[in-house]
Amino acid sequence: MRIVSAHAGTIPISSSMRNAYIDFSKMDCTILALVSDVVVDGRPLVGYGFSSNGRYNATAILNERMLPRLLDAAAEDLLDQEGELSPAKAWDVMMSNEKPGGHGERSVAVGVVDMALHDLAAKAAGVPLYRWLSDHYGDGAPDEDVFVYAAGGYYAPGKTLKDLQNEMRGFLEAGYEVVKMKIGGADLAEDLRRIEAVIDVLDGDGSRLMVDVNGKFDLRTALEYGRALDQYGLFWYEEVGDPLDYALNATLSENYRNPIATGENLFSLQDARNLIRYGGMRPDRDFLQVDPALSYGLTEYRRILDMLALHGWSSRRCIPHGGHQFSLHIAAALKLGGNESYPGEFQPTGGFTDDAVITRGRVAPGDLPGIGLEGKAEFYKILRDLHD
Ligand SMILES: O=C([O-])CC(=O)C(=O)O
Ligand SMILES: [Mg+2]
Repeated sequence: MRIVSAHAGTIPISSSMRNAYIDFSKMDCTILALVSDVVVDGRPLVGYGFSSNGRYNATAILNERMLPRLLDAAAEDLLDQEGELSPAKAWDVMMSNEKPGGHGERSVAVGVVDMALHDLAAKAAGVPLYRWLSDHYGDGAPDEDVFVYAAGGYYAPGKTLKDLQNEMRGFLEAGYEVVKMKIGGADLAEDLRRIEAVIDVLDGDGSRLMVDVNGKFDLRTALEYGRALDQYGLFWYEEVGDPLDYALNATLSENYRNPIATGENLFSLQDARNLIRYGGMRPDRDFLQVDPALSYGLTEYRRILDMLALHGWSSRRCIPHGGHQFSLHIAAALKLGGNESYPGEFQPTGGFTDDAVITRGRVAPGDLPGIGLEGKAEFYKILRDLHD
């Protein structure tokens, strides 16, 4: 297989909501189509990728560095020994002449291409991505479905406690059993009222609620909230301090006994390893949220899983950020603990295929070849327009 052309674009995934750190009024995303020379039913096979959410588009880096390297590579430099397209070899090609460190600058761009290459590789084999991944990198027996939780509970202009409760009821009616809300964008007393309002909707069960600070707190505030949250027995307390402040995280983990989660703003093996080495994360209860799309793709994510295994961590403690169809396949194939979901947000890229049904908080990746973005009608129209 050869890649004959690459088409990148930028689309908005904006909304009026706000977490403790940013609003999403200008949020956008890179999308990509890689057209191959393999023809099936009279049409070329095309691999699609996009850049999750939370970081802005990386289209310029893609167009100026990653795609020229990919398109200029000799055909054999992108193939494995069996002559199949190898996303791992393509990763080395894209990263040639790049110095170490400074990962966030380019990890999103590489992640988009890595996603499209995996889509293409699975489509060439005629199988859904989770099957291809399980056969190539897993044990050949993927999970049939994946735990998903509904992320929401953002701050928004005029949003009342009743609105917040209705939002959470909607998630439960849609089939979710665990929900997530934002904290740290109000004072502690107001956040505790919001948390208790949501726990009411969860029949008083705080273990079905996650709270997310989006990296806002200093150590004193992290510990103060931790003391107040302890009584609820939450599912997790997320990204409490700056994502690179491992000492803060370590002190928090010594003082907060319930689970903590972090990692959505770590973009490399090296950063994730530093979190594990220095961040005090506890393999018996804490969770890692590295998003494969934002952090150099699945090729790097597999290195992160290997590193975790060396440090005694189970893949079940990984629940990626992002709420997208790519991580859903990865979670099923590589036996992760679950995947995020944002019902209704970050459209058209976010979420699962249009026919996905959440049952008792679990969902299956579906059986379309590749990632299955063809099963997201609105998004697929935009992706097709990129190259048609
Ligand atoms: O608000 C955001 O940037 C999204 C986020 O943290 C999450 O999904 O955990
Ligand atoms: Mg988060």
